[in-house]
Amino acid sequence: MKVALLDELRAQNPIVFNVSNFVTVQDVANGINAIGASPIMSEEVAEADEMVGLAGAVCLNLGAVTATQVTQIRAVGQSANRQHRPLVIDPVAVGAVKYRMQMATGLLNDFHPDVIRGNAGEIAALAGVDWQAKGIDAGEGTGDRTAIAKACAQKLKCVVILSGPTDVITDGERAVKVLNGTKLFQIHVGSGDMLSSIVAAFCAVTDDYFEAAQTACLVFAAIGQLVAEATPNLGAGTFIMKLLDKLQTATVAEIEGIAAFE
Ligand SMILES: Nc1ncnc2c1ncn2[C@@H]1O[C@H](COP(=O)(O)OP(=O)(O)OP(=O)(O)O)[C@@H](O)[C@H]1O
Ligand SMILES: Cc1ncsc1CCO
Ligand SMILES: [Mg+2]
Repeated sequence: MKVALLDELRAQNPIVFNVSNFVTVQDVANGINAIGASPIMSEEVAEADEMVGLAGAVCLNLGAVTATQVTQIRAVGQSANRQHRPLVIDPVAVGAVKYRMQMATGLLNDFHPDVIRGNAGEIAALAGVDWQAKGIDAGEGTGDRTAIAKACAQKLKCVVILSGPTDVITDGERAVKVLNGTKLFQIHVGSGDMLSSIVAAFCAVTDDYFEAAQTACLVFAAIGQLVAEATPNLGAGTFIMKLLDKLQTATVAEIEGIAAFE
């Protein structure tokens, strides 16, 4: 685990190109900006190649996608592969909606992601494992989360992050668990979307995407935990404000001070 990558990210200030969903786009932009990278968003297929070309990494969020946007997402994913930009996918609610599963499966045949970040319901669905996903949320399941994440990583040949109370990060062989976090993440819609784009930001500053994924999960979860511990009884509204503040100011030493992983 290389928490010092956070300083590298802040020094390089990489551009992260996101195709976000309309629900959480501003959280994603502000989260990337606060941590020290530079967000740019686009929904226009005509500028796909140019956008990918100027970015250090690309994050595709499948959260609220129309047929027109699927065409653009396909073009962006293929362009990222062609231009050798790290590519992160957030497969929102593929475990809950058959249409989304078909759409995501089709896209994953058309381009190759370097990292997939989803909750248990989403990663189980991609792995082909039974799980009761609930809309955008992880839902209920009893399977071994590390085994499910590994199965997904082996099937899709990429790094997989299965996030939740514990984040599991795997390349299909090795697996690391990040134990930090706070339940407050669950009452902010878009915590997962922010994490996915922050994973992309870390992928922009190292070629080791397994390392980038682990570090992003640790940094994000630990910063949430620092915020929660600093103010007891924090509510949903103030949590996101304080989370953005702490994404901006948290130091490597502070994060290393509470880092819990195995
Ligand atoms: N109960 C919890 N305790 C601690 N941390 C949590 C908990 N639930 C989620 N997290 C953290 O919240 C962040 C987002 O992960 P989560 O699995 O909730 O994403 P998600 O389900 O895709 O969210 P959304 O789609 O609503 O944005 C991760 O950093 C994860 O570690
Ligand atoms: C609530 C919601 N619906 C589609 S996307 C989204 C935000 C979480 O990704
Ligand atoms: Mg999500």
